Amino acid sequence: MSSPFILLNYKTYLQGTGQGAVEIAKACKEVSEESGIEIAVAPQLPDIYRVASEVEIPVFSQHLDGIGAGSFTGHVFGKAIKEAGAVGTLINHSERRLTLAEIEASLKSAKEFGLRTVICTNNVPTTAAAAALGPDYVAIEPPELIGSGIPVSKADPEVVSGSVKAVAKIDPAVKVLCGAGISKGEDLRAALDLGSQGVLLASGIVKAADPKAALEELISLV
Ligand SMILES: O=C[C@H](O)COP(=O)(O)O
Repeated sequence: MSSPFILLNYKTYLQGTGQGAVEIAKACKEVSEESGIEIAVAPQLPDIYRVASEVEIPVFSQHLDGIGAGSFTGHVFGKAIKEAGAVGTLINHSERRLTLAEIEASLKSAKEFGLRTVICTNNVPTTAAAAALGPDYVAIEPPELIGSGIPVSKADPEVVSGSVKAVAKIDPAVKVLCGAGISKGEDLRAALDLGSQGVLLASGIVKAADPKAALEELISLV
């Protein structure tokens, strides 16, 4: 099995805001170098440039709008994200839901600017629909488990394995991540054993007293 992909979403946690965003990225980079596992970070939009400038690590946006250059006040433009240093973006996170048409437009914009794409979903049917759009990754996250500390890979293994199966039928090139409540080595191990190719996680690392130690524990059973 190939090495997993770990994507750490900072959300708007205080610990991951401003200079904190850089410090957590440095911890991720160290653990990534020590382990050979790809770890990427998704700081808040205003922190993308600072993180990408100060730390050599893949940086993702937490959101992207499917708009072009022009009259779109308050929107997130793919070219701006790219030029800020992002290499990818989350699309349709549970805390930043989009309509199907908006997901498609956001994906198109991300592809236009060469950004890696992760479409977030909440169950097997939406995962199948997202896979049909052809992103690089889908990330299945049951909303009720997000931030709960209860890992999806243990509380709802069927939604992970069901997503893996559904995606394989639709487009085997699309990789599957899972997320919600993942924080321990055993949670990541269970996620990989269910067929996912990595995890999307947040609170267990960003809010940890020692994010580097938390990351080292997370990957301890890979
Ligand atoms: O983007 C990350 C997910 O919403 C998971 O969040 P969590 O690890 O805090 O449960």
